[in-house]
Amino acid sequence: MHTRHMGIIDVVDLSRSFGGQQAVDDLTMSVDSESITGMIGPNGSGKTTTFNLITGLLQPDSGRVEFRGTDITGWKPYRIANEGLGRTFQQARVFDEMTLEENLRTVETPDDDVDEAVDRWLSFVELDDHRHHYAGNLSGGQQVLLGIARTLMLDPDLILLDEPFAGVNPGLVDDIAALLERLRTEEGKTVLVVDHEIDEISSLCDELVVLVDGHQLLKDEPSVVREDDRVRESYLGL
Ligand SMILES: Nc1ncnc2c1ncn2[C@@H]1O[C@H](COP(=O)(O)OP(=O)(O)OP(=O)(O)O)[C@@H](O)[C@H]1O
Repeated sequence: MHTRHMGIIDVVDLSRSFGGQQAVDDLTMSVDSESITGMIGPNGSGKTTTFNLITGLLQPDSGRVEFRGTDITGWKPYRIANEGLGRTFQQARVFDEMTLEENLRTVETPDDDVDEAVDRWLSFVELDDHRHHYAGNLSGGQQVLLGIARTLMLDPDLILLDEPFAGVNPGLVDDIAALLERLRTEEGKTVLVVDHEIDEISSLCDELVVLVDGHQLLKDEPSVVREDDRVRESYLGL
């Protein structure tokens, strides 16, 4: 029996070190279904390692990850993806020499109708005008959108985004933020987004998880997090 709060994802007592470096340190955190949750923290606080542990790219030294109550610790990445947990990477993983449409077709969608899935997600990210263009010719921000569309081809219930706003011009930052909001409201998806700029994601997120030294310092609404003394001192340098 679970007595604690159960989210769509529950990370419990998770740890992982690299040599002597404790990258994730007894981390317990959860993400509510159909929320947009931000994960912030200074460089090296364990954000990417946490994503890699959740998505099966890395194995933990101890602890577990539950997705909708199912223990997925130790599962292969493809099996976790098929279960409904998708992610993007810090560097958008797109094939420069392929058109946008071809990029989407490389993803094995669970959708019976591949053409329909391609149309649906290309138009969802508003890149249908570029369907036959090479991905290598897109701007950095458009490549982020294409990376999100590729992840959406898997029709995940939870999507993890690793710094989608990094290096993106300000106009597209707003477009990407609006897209994430639509993923929640129109598609009922849950979003967990990493950023190291608290300002960039405060207005977008319902809650922020603050990671410091591989563990959760606090999790609360952005307005509360911004006023927290520990965050102001240790992270914002205020
Ligand atoms: N493959 C690895 N080998 C050795 N050390 C690693 C490896 N991956 C991460 N680390 C170390 O673990 C710690 C956490 O790194 P991680 O990339 O998870 O942090 P982060 O919060 O995502 O940082 P950033 O904001 O810079 O992306 C860092 O000290 C990092 O050097």
